[in-house]
Amino acid sequence: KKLPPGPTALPLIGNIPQLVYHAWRNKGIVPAFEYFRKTYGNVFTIWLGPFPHISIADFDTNYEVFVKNGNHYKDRLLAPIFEHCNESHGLVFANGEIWAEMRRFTLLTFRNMGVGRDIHEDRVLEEIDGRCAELDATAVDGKVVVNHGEFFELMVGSMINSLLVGKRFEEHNKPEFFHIRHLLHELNKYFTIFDMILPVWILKKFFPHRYQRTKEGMDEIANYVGRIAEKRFEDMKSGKYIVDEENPKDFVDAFLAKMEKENKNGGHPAYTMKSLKFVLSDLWSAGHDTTATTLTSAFNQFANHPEVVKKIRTELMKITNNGSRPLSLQDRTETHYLYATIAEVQRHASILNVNFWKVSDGPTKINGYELDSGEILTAQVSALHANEDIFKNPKEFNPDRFLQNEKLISQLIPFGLGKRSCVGENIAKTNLYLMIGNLLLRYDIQPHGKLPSTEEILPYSSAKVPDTSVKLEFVKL
Ligand code: HEM
Repeated sequence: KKLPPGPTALPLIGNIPQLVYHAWRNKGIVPAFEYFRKTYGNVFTIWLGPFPHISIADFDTNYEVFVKNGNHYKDRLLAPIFEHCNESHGLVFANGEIWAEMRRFTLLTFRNMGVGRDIHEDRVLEEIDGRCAELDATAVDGKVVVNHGEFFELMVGSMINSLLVGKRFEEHNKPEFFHIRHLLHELNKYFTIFDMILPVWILKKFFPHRYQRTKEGMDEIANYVGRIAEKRFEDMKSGKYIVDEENPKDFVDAFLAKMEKENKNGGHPAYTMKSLKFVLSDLWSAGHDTTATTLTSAFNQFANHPEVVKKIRTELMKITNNGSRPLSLQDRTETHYLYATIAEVQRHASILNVNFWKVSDGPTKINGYELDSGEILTAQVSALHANEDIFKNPKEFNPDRFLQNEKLISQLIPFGLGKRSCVGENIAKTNLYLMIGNLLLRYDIQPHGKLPSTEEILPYSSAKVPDTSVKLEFVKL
């Protein structure tokens, strides 16, 4: 069988030695992928053990495969450990009819809750006001030293918690947030390419500590959000809580209303409390780290590139009448430079070093290669964003590249594409736009001592981690 080109694979271990060598030599997984791309072309095969994995690192082929022929690539290759922990439920680590129904329901619910429109904007602006008030209360001569990684995690976590279970994180419940945050950080340590491919029994037998930490972390996050939903369900049954079906206050309300309806009519089996628990925990984890990481990367870039901040601010001041009102989603068509900057931030931040793999469910053809059913492949988003044939001088932070070539923006796919693309894309875009824009309207960003690095901290991990070892100064304008 002919697969797209790649390094010569050894029996059983495949290309693992070459992957390790090139990752070590090029100082990271993404530069290793870039090496393979340059050597073998935009579509290349890496054998992880005895299984070939096909990476696609250009936009056109990805579009052809995952959008035009998307129906063949609905199934994700599930990392055994995560499938085991989520008991095949939820959105991220599940396939099949329950996943499909939950995805449809989630997208519809977000749309009904006004995501990307005014109602959602109010929620985000309320969150920004709340967090900035806390900062301002500790300012000395208009200046606050901010642990920006933590600040963005709290702001995003609070926003998502409010959207999902109706609760912001304020003084009284902040410890709950810090507990979840700690668990998420622990989980990140075990999110390597090897943890993702090892069968559960091997992890349990040979790496019991890794297995235990992953399982406990995932269970605890699911139980935290699950408990709130469970309590509301009990109150609903006893008549203490009434869900307004037409006007749900959060995701849990919308789900409970739908579950009641479906159960009455003997409807879809996906509407159970177990399903809700795992969908909530997936939305929480997938939505939190990704957005917070992107914001942290953005502000690390801003500290290193004051000229970019200056240009954004000039644009924003003009539109908001010298900052006399907050930046709103309605301003989106006027803020070309801010848009270009967010695109460049997302290109650099590309939060998944290794994107989730998909499995084809029928014979397909990619770039002239006839592939069997069951082939493993992915839009290798990070490699695509570092592809120097598309993005010249990819290491450079240069928002202007998107203004000089307006078509370039369509080559950027930070949220993936096709049937398994990000369900939180509109939430994330709203958050990034309003949070970055409104913070830069309020504060100037300065390094506190050493400049933060814009290199990633764990280049061998599956997910990117930005530098949070130094703090920033937010100086009130
Ligand atoms: C800057 C922020 C974000 C980025 C860069 C991002 C990126 C991604 C990417 C690359 C994927 C995988 C696509 C694939 O498999 O090809 C994904 C999936 C997903 N994202 Fe996001 N995401 C962000 C924010 C969010 C938010 C705010 C939420 C929810 C509140 C969310 C929920 C999800 C879920 C549930 C999936 C799995 C979807 C499925 O398999 O059907 N994400 N995201």
